[in-house]
Amino acid sequence: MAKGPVIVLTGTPGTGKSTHAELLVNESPIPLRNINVSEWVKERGLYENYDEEWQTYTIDEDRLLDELEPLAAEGGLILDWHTCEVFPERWADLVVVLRCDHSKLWDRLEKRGYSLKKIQENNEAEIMQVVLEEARSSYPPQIVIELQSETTEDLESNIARLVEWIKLWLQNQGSS
Ligand SMILES: Nc1ncnc2c1ncn2[C@@H]1O[C@H](COP(=O)(O)OP(=O)(O)O)[C@@H](O)[C@H]1O
Repeated sequence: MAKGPVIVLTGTPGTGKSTHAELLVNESPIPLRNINVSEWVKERGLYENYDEEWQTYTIDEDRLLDELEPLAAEGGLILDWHTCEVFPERWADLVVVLRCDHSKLWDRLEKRGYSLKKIQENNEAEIMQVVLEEARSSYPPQIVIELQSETTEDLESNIARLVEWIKLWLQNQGSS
């Protein structure tokens, strides 16, 4: 039996995935392993090349999935990434899509030192809800939830909801 659920935590860069993941790890009733997939890809060299113009890596998806597969099977995992369609549907117990007002997002990405081009690209993606659509077309609707991540209050209530969801997941595992 899986040690815990697999939570795919996604959203446009800057919406608050890392912030949520860190807090959720601290507050979860069971140990969760948090994988920041972008960092994981860099550390393990799971990319084919680096695109200077867009300042992004072209991911070697086959190798990435091979490396993550045993961890997903084990469970108790948060997968933090700005895209989610790559992961097999069977891995995910919950897909959380974080959302943020685009002008707020712009400020966050500017502070992060992103190029104007990258800020514009991400800002537009957030307005067009690209990640949400991707999640909805890749996973069953009942496991996809959209959460606002604009304020500290949002953050706190999101974490409280996720902690409750994990407790329920554990209860359901025990009774099945
Ligand atoms: N709900 C929130 N309320 C206030 N600030 C937030 C919230 N979520 C994220 N932030 C801030 O926005 C910035 C980007 O958050 P981060 O977690 O790094 O995003 P991501 O991992 O999605 O790229 C950080 O400075 C973080 O403190």
